[in-house]
Amino acid sequence: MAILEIKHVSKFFGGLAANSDVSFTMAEGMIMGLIGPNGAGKTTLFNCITGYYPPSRGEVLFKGRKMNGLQPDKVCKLGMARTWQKVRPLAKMTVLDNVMVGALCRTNSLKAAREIAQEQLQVVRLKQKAGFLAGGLPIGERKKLEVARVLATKPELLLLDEVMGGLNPAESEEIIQLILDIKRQGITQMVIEHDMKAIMRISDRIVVLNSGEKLAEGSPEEIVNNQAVVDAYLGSEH
Ligand SMILES: Nc1ncnc2c1ncn2[C@@H]1O[C@H](COP(=O)(O)OP(=O)(O)OP(=O)(O)O)[C@@H](O)[C@H]1O
Repeated sequence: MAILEIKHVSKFFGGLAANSDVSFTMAEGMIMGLIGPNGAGKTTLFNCITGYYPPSRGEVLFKGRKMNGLQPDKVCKLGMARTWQKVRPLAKMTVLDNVMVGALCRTNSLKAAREIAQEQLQVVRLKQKAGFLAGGLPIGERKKLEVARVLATKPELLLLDEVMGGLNPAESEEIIQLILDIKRQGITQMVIEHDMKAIMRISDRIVVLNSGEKLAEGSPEEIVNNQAVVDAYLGSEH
């Protein structure tokens, strides 16, 4: 069974269709790359999937259950979690406490939350920074903290919004390895990323959005050889 079904989703902001009749499904355990030029509607689709915005039309089914109108905290409890493009950790709290906030979605016990948080800091290789204030971390570590925080909610589906944005090549490579580790844990992932080489390496399939519409869907190889995709990125004169 598909873990996620997106059926004819549209999202309008006044006269602007940020998403227009978008449909695709995701099988359990896969990595789906979500790409498209700036303003294509990628983050809006994440917002519709995770309940941050109700879709104007269409529906989102997670594990067969209709998600429309569910509040983000409920969505998180059902097993879906997302990162934000602009990472804003709770700056005056420690790295460990930030991750515990995620874990408290699963447990009321502070002791259990601390254990979950420590495990996830180990997964993202940030354990040595557990006692540091989150606000003082450099960008590469903030991104890893964001991933640890969402992993602590014990998601079945993880939506990553440009976790490599602003990172240097070595930091990006660490994130790529982390995403592949998370896949090995059996967690399904949808990944928005502008770094084409990275997205081609990690994705099982890719959906391309352009001006709110789904322009193409296929394996990485099919996508790089798709003329409509090349035109959307480079302009048809190329
Ligand atoms: N809350 C909002 N109100 C009005 N317009 C919005 C809102 N959110 C997004 N938009 C518009 O919807 C369109 C799609 O934006 P979105 O952020 O989803 O694109 P994106 O593909 O994620 O872009 P980027 O790659 O630059 O992050 C844009 O034209 C944007 O200005």
